[in-house]
Amino acid sequence: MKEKYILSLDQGTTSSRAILFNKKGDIIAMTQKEFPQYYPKPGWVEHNANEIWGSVLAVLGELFGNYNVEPDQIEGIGITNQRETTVVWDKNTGEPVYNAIVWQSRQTASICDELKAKGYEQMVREKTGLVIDAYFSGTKVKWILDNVEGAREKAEKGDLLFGTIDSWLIWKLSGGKVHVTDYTNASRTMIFNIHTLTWDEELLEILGIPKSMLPEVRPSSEVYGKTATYHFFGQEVPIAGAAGDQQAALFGQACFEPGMAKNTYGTGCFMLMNTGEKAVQSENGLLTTIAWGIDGKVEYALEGSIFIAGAAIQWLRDGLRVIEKAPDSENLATKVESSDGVYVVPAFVGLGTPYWDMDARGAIFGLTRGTTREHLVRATLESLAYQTKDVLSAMEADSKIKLNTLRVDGGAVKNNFLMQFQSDILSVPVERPVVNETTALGAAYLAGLATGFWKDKEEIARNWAIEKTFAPELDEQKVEELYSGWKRAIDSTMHWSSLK
Ligand SMILES: Nc1ncnc2c1ncn2[C@@H]1O[C@H](COP(=O)(O)OP(=O)(O)O)[C@@H](O)[C@H]1O
Ligand SMILES: O=P(O)(O)OC[C@H](O)CO
Repeated sequence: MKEKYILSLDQGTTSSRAILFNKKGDIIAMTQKEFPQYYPKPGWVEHNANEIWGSVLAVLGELFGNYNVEPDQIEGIGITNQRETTVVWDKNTGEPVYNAIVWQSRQTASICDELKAKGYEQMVREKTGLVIDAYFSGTKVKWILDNVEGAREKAEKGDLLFGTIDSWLIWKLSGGKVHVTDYTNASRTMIFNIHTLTWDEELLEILGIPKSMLPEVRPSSEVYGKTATYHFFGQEVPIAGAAGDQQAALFGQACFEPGMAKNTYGTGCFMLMNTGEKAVQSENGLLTTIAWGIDGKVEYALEGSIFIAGAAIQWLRDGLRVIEKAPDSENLATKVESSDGVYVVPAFVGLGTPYWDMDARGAIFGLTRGTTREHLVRATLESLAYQTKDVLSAMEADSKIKLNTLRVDGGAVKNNFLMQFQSDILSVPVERPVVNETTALGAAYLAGLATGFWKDKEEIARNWAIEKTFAPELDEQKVEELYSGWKRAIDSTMHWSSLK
């Protein structure tokens, strides 16, 4: 009998991946494809939802084309996705009415300012666990309905559907039959009550979003439907799980107990701590979010969101052109002893946790005549670690838990310099697992639990293994000195685009 696998579709901010996992959680096959990013105005970021779908079809085609595996070996599909990114499409034609507005995009900042001026902050925090920020989907939907000609009328007639990328992909894969999302993705929309687990009538009313547009909210591990045979090489495969990529990574890192945390270094950087069945309200700028819905209950997490992490390395590559490939950054950074007092604050789309400043903008500080490309690259990598320290401090203050170790994953953790500096600046050991594709692995686990491929979380936790631990080496005084420079740099970038 042919071996069975679980297929994970990981739709990230800059690329889509298809990864096959076996029972041990090992990667059997993997394909990846980048897709275009659009920056129509400063601070705006958009994708073409059809291009996203095209990239998913392309990685699927390559998977079965390049590897010795047949579509009928797929027992189930798990979907994981860049969160918050908003698609509105016509349910009759299947065509999006506007580009997908990406989570990073700031085009709804003025809508958020109005909501704040009306005093909704406390209500939004209590119901959704979120702060009012252009990051989340609700204001993006409103923007599309307000700005695309005819969209509001069509939405009111019931012809338009809204979805985050999970919904869009499930709808497409099922041939337009299934319009659902999972609890984790719903918890990032700013229109979902994370305590009652329902779409919130008051927020929908405030943002003018018709309820008929919304997907049904379902657990993260459940068969939602099957693939349309014409999209899946003649097979009806169960679509059996979905979760936002950061929650999927928490699951893939087997952070099943309250107090366990992971940090993912992709385009952005996201630290999540499991808080179990308790939704902890932050007093330090963290978000309260749903970790997953499984086994008939939801569990929660505290989250620190950093908007620009690996994207800063892409900026070194594509914007400044000081490196050719992201991994070159490690070699350059280690050519100098230190960043020589240079700080890069990559607040390109404002700042998330703990500052929540939509108007902050990026800056470089401490340049001298002796500053070289190496210093600049090193300072950019260091900025990922400093931002993570800001988040960890908030996390420890809110949870009253001191982390003994930090589990890491994501594209940038291959960078050994970054991981060592991270451990140094946090004074906490950093653990890099053998399977670095934990986001995809988490989605596979959620799907495989629904189909019976894996028995339970205990079986999954046994699959997790460390590849390398980075232990802190810097003394406390040096850490203090470096970090105080970062704090001064951050202060100087705040409110930049709103200052006249
Ligand atoms: N060796 C490296 N050093 C630093 N950054 C890296 C390295 N390799 C990849 N990256 C960064 O990691 C990111 C890609 O990680 P990934 O987890 O695939 O992101 P996403 O899921 O957000 O698309 C890119 O932003 C890239 O710049
Ligand atoms: O594309 P990633 O992996 O950086 O993740 C994006 C996040 O889900 C945004 O909230």
